[in-house]
Amino acid sequence: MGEAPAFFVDNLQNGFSTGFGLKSKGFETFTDVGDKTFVIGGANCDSASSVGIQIYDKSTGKWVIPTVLGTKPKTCKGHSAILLNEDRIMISIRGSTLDDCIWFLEVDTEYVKEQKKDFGTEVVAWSKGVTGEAEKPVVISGPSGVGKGTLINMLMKEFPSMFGFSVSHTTRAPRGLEKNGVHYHFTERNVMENDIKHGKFLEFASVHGNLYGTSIEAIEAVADSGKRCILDIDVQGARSVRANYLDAVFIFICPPSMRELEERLRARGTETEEQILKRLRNAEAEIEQGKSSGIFDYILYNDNLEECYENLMELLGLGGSAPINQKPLSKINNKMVINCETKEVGNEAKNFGFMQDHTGCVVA
Ligand SMILES: Nc1nc2c(ncn2[C@@H]2O[C@H](COP(=O)(O)OP(=O)(O)O)[C@@H](O)[C@H]2O)c(=O)[nH]1
Ligand SMILES: Nc1ncnc2c1ncn2[C@@H]1O[C@H](COP(=O)(O)OP(=O)(O)O)[C@@H](O)[C@H]1O
Repeated sequence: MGEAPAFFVDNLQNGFSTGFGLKSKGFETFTDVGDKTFVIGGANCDSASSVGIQIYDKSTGKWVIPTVLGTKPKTCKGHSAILLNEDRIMISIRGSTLDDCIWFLEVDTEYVKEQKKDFGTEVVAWSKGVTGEAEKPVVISGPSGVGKGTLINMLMKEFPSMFGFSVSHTTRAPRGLEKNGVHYHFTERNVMENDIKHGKFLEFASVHGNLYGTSIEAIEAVADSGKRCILDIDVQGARSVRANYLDAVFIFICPPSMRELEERLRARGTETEEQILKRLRNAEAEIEQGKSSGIFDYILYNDNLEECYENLMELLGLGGSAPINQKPLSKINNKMVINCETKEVGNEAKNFGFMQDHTGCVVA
């Protein structure tokens, strides 16, 4: 991996004027990538909300403001920048907390190149340096309707260049807005069975009467893009992955109650009554296995969505509102159990943290 030093901000105390007439405060770094100079910092400093980016194109002599994807670092009281691999810039933010000081700005990665085509503009993408189990793939399981897809979408939206979704194969029919190749590879059962026979799948399982599986190609596609892989698979699939292959972070998402799960499934409106009943029947066994098996490292209760998302980010080393060790959690059967309470619910058990059910697991 090649490295090239960029300017350090403090060398620019007297400031300069950009093509947009923005007066520098000396908080910028300038990093050359090919014909372009990426000026990071400065422009948005007055708003104190995010670090600004401008690009000087030496071939045209023009300044460009790019489309900026991903969540940006908030502070800009000085940083340093180092070009990595000729396609991303590592930013080290001065005066930030340990889990908020390293960021990456993708400027010419495959992801950014694709996005440039879609947007028709210059594009850069932020991602946050992570701590802890940073590179491990993330396996997310939980009963139908618990919010797995919602949480994964939130992650992918906030960290577009960091996570890549492992697109599974399934024999179930597509739902309204689902796209082939994006949400699933929708496939015929005989084709999938044949591919399974030929060793093309890392794992597969029959779930709610349909076949689902993770192809080796799906995992490789994410790995090739240099992103962290997220798998949304059922408990059986998680068990196979744990047993056979991946050193991953295994997270089980639990509903606050069966009644709430049923309400979410019905409100989603994507299943027939018969399918809903089947999913609810299966949910009980899935929850039992999720909580009691040795598969999962973490059980995350998805009661309040925002809190659950914060906790998920925390688990993945992406920050969040408060360190996980300050949250209501307990360790049971070697699993961290994290409760994401609905604030407006005032029942006693919730206010006082946890109750244990007969399996020794936490119930909300
Ligand atoms: N084993 C396995 N399970 C999968 C795979 N893809 C999806 N699933 C699981 O299949 C179940 C049904 O998924 P889906 O039909 O999308 O319904 P939903 O859970 O209600 O959104 C969920 O538990 C998914 O986690 C896969 O590749 N392998
Ligand atoms: N914490 C939550 N509170 C209320 N509704 C939620 C919450 N999390 C998800 N939902 C909703 O529940 C429904 C099912 O979520 P979804 O992500 O499709 O579940 P899954 O992928 O696990 O089947 C969706 O309509 C979603 O908007």
